[in-house]
Amino acid sequence: MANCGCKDHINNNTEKENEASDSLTRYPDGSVKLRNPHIQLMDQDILYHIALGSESHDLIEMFGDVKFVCMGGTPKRMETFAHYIMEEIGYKLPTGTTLMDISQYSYRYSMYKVGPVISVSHGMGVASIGILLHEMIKLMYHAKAKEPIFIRIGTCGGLDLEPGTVVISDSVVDGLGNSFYSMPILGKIVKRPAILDKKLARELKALASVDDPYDTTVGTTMCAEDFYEGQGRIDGAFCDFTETDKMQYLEDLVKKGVKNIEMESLPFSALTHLAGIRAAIVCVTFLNRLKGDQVAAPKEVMNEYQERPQKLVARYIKKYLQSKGRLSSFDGHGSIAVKSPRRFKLVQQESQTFE
Ligand SMILES: O=P(O)(O)O[C@@H]1C[C@H](O)[C@@H](CO)O1
Ligand SMILES: O=c1cc[nH]c(=O)[nH]1
Repeated sequence: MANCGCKDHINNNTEKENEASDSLTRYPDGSVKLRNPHIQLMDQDILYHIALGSESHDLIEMFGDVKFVCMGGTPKRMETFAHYIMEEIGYKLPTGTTLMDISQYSYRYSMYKVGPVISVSHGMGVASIGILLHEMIKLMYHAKAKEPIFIRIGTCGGLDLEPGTVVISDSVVDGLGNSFYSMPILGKIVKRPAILDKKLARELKALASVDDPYDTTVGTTMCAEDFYEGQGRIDGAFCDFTETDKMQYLEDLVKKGVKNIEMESLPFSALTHLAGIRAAIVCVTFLNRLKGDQVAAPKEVMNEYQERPQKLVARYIKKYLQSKGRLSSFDGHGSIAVKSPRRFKLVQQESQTFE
C-alpha cells in the first residue's frame, strides 16, 4: 500500500510494505532505482547545479564506488570534512595533487570525493537542499552506486541543551508538528513522510565516546522555513510576537521532545526515504534557544563545534570500511584530484560543456 504520509502509516509500515518499497527503489544489486520513468527515456540527464551530466561525464567510473554522501550547509565545512575524512581513512593523494571541487563551475554547490566518500555543500534551507537531493540521488542512480548512505553534517539551535551538544535526529517535524514534507506540485499539496533510519541513528549514537568533552543526544529535530520568525526569534527585521509568546512556543517544543531547530531536515529525510536511501542527520548546537536568539559564540569556538558532528560521522565511516576490510586499501584510486590549482582550472574549463 502506498504510504500516504499520515502518522499511522508512517509508523506502522509492515515488513511486506517495506519489501515492496525496497523493490521500487533498489535494483537487486543494491543500486538506486529512480521512481521516475522519464529519466530512462532521456538522451542525457544534465545535473545542472552540480556541473555533471550523464553523457558529458563517465559517472559510473567517477562515482560508482560511492558509499557515503555527506552534506552540510557551507562549502568551507564540506571542504574541511573532505580533508579530514581523507586523513581519517588513511587516503593519500598522489604527490603534487589536491582535492578538486567537482562542482566548482556550477557556482552553486561545492563537491569533493575522497575514495567512497562524497562531501558536498547544500546551501541554506529547504529549497536549496531539495534541488541538491534530486541531483545527488540521480547521480547515485547514473553511477550505479550500491546502497549509498546519506548523512547531513549540520549546525542548529539547541533547545535546553548546552551549546556544542551534538544532536542525532531520530525524527523530524515542521513548525506545526507534522512529520511530513509538504510541497505544492501541479497545484496540489503533496505530503511525503519525513523518515530517518533509526538504526543508523542508534549506530551513530553508539560511537559517541564518554571521553568526548560534550554530550551527544538523540531526539526530534524541527525543520523551520526560516532562520528568524520561523524559528521563533525576536531579533529578525520583523517580529509580531512577544518574548513570552516565543518562550511558550519553545518550551512546548521541549515538552514534545524537540531537541534542535535547523532548516533542511524535512526534505533531507523525506526525499532520501522516498528514494530508499538510508539517511541520518548529525548537527551541533550553536546556542541554547531557551537562553537567547543571537549566535554570538566566537569564530574559533564555532569552528571547533562544527568539527564535532564530523568526528562522529568519521568514526562511523571508518568503522564501516574497517568491517569491509577496506580501511587501508586506498592507493590513490577513487578520489578526484587535480595536479595544481592552475592546471586544474585549465582542465576544468576545457571539459566544461555547460555552466
Ligand atoms: O548545515 P547548516 O549549518 O547550513 O545548517 C543550519 C540550517 C541553515 O542552513 C543554517 C542557518 O544558519 O544553518
Ligand atoms: O539557531 C540556529 C543555529 C543554526 N542554524 C539554525 O537553523 N538555527
